[in-house]
Amino acid sequence: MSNVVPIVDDVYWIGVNDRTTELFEAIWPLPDGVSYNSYLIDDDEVAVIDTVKETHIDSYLQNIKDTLGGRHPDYLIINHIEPDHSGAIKAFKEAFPEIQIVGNQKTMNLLEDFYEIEDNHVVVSDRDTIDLGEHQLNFHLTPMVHWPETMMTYEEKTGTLFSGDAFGGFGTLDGGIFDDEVNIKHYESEIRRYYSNIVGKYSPMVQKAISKLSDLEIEIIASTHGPVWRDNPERIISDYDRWSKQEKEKGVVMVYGSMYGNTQKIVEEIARNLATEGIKNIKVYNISKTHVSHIINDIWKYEGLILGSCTYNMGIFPKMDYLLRILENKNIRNHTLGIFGSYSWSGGAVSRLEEFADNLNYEPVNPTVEIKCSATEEDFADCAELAKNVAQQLKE
Ligand SMILES: Cc1cc2nc3c(=O)[nH]c(=O)nc-3n(C[C@H](O)[C@H](O)[C@H](O)COP(=O)(O)O)c2cc1C
Repeated sequence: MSNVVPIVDDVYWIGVNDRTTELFEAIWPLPDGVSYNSYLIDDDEVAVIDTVKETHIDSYLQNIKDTLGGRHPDYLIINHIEPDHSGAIKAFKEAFPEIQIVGNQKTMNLLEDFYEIEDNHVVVSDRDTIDLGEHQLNFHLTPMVHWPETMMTYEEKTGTLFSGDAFGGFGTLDGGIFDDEVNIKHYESEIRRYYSNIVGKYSPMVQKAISKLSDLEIEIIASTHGPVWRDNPERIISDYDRWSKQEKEKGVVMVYGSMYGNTQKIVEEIARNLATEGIKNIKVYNISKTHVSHIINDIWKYEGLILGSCTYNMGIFPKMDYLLRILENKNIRNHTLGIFGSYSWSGGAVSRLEEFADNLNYEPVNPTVEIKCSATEEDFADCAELAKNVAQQLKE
């Protein structure tokens, strides 16, 4: 049985599915696994575009043999050298010692430092071309989407953009590999989770890349993870455009840290009041229960963000601090922010939330609700006021 899937004239998907790794980048959960997509163009000269994680080298090399028979690939194009795509390079080079490895200067530096591969380099600059026969490959440097060496390869004859990690998503390819072959709804959230978790920090560079690619006639987008977009490539470009502008949908994400339930009562009160104010999309997350990966996904999606925490050892609840640090690192923008917290003697949670707001230039919606030990009727009235004001701003 062959795992190779023809995409379009002489272009093949030769990727693999990873159904065993629990955490992507040792951080982000993979409940539905992930695919490492690699591609092969079978022309007078043969090009392979990106490889796979080293754990899958055997089935990967088998895919190449199944496609080429006894022939060998001539070029290996490295759009992105993060080890989930480059881990197989050493074994790949052992299997095909004459292979010419194509990348930009930054790729080559990393190739030497990671794998000590110093020969057969073909260094390309922005908009350079390699001619395979029928197919021409154009290279477009898109630095920091999301590593310094990231670039994209455009194949002229078929209009295929091999985009590296950009436009990719979590989730294995379970039989179908094209956007029109799978239930794309199943992948929607996993694609945005991938964006918000992995690429989102580099949104300004994504914007630059999108405008740089705007003069290409893109028929197919072939990323290194997730479905290949051949039916509606405009859809994923438009999603990336919105996400990288940090444009949001109507709705509120509430995230809280609570050990004994007093802070949770604040959450319930605010959530109920948001609902009575007409907010339909309300997502409440207990930071101790849901992995930050999924929470960040919804924070990237919705305009409203209400964060609250109990005080712990004079600071904020540690799991909430972890979320705040990630959000600060990702430079999240464009939210209507509300904050609340609890304490029993010194306080500490609310001041950290205020620092978070300051760091990201948010002006929290009034009032900030802070309870001592357990909420009073007055505190609940403040919750209603906060919900009303957040809802009001979302409607504007
Ligand atoms: C381990 C632990 C450490 C705490 N540290 C502080 C503290 O340093 N300062 C403070 O004001 N309250 C502190 N508190 C009290 C809680 O922040 C306070 O009781 C809060 O209302 C608990 O909210 P919860 O019921 O949602 O967990 C601590 C509580 C616990 C259990």
